[in-house]
Amino acid sequence: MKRQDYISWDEYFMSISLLAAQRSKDPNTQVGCCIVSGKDSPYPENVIISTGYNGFPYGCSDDEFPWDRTGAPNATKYPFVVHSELNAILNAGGKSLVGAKLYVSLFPCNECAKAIIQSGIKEIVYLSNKYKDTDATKASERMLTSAGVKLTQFKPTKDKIVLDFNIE
Ligand SMILES: O=c1[nH]c(=O)n([C@H]2C[C@H](O)[C@@H](COP(=O)(O)O)O2)cc1CO
Ligand SMILES: [Zn+2]
Repeated sequence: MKRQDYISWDEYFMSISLLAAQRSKDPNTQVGCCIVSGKDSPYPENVIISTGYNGFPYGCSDDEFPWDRTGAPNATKYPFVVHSELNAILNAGGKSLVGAKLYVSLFPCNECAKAIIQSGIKEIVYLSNKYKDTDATKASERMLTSAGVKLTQFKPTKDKIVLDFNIE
């Protein structure tokens, strides 16, 4: 008989997003993203197309650019950091994202929403929505809803999935 305690597709792809987030050097918020094919994609369904996390652009050193949240505008991370969702879209390397699903650990901002819509992604599954009361999130939700992008908050049925390197 087959195993019964295997993880679901949603648990799998949200876990990949959280694992990608662990690569982030942001000391405050680590965001991870995983883009997978959907039923209307030009590939078989549930295939990982791309991943990404928030970080500075190529050539912009994590040790030279600021990770601060406050201070003069150009002394903070905000003008420089590439969001996880945009990194995942760009990391797809030109593969079609039409009909794809985007898993992300934090609800996308308005700038990422524009890129998500324009790339043809049709569904977003997010975990946290800790900035839901901000103008950026409200603008994002408005655009995504108008564009017909399905929005679903991932509701975990277990607290954690443990990765154990000590296998035989
Ligand atoms: O959608 C997003 N995707 C994403 O990668 N980020 C990144 C940018 C910053 O590095 C960090 C947010 O930083 P903070 O929570 O300290 O303001 O998360 C932020 C958002 C905003 O919702
Ligand atoms: Zn964003």
